[in-house]
Amino acid sequence: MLSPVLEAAGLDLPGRLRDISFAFEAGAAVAVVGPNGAGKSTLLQVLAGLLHAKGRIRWRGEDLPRIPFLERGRILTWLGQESHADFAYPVKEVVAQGRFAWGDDGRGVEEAMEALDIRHLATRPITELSGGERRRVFLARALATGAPIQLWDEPAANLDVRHALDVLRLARDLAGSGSTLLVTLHDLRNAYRFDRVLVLDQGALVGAGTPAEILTPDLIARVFRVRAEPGAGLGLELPDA
Ligand SMILES: Nc1ncnc2c1ncn2[C@@H]1O[C@H](COP(=O)(O)OP(=O)(O)OP(=O)(O)O)[C@@H](O)[C@H]1O
Repeated sequence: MLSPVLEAAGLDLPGRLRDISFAFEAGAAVAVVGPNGAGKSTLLQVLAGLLHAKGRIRWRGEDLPRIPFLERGRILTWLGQESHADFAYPVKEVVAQGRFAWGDDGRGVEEAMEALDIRHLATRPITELSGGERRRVFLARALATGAPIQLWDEPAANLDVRHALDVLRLARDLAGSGSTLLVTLHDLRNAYRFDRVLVLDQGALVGAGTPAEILTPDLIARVFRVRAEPGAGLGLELPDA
């Protein structure tokens, strides 16, 4: 078995997370699912070092919170759930902020804008974009970091169906090149595009494994209070998939 690069042990934050442990290897694409208030955003914020919780987080065996700030900025990036922008920076500058931990070297900025289909917006002030366009700018900034741990909180929120599928494919491609991704999702059907799924409920981890193992009708009924009907609904794919 491959050795884990990202390990969490006993993460605990009163009222928000209860004794969460997991370990993922390089190249794992992980969907984090659960009902509203289950703790998904909290978990990503704790991993990103934005919230302090009891327990340990390790990156390649080292205590992640003890790694100096700039070095950590090269290891992980976090995309928050909100896409609000306070300042009217041009889009390209916002994407380039992703290179802060690398001395603002500008590497990968064009490629990230291409991957998120925002090149045509490069000179527009971010405050004058639509919600979905802003989302893609912030995703491009996360991508531009080149960080091997990508923590994305509802990346596809506000995105049209084509751009949402692009983002899910991007997640797969990043995992294919060795990044480890934790991505929160609400549409359980999209969880099947990931290697692994973590199911949170009321702050606790109630399922961890492959989507096929974990997302059983029984678990879905218990956690989400809906009936799962395999094969039902509209299957959407990119045209070349
Ligand atoms: N700033 C905060 N201070 C205290 N408690 C909070 C704060 N933000 C969220 N919570 C609580 O922590 C718990 C987990 O919230 P969290 O935002 O992590 O859930 P989530 O699974 O991401 O939900 P959603 O699907 O609605 O985004 C909830 O009970 C919530 O009320």
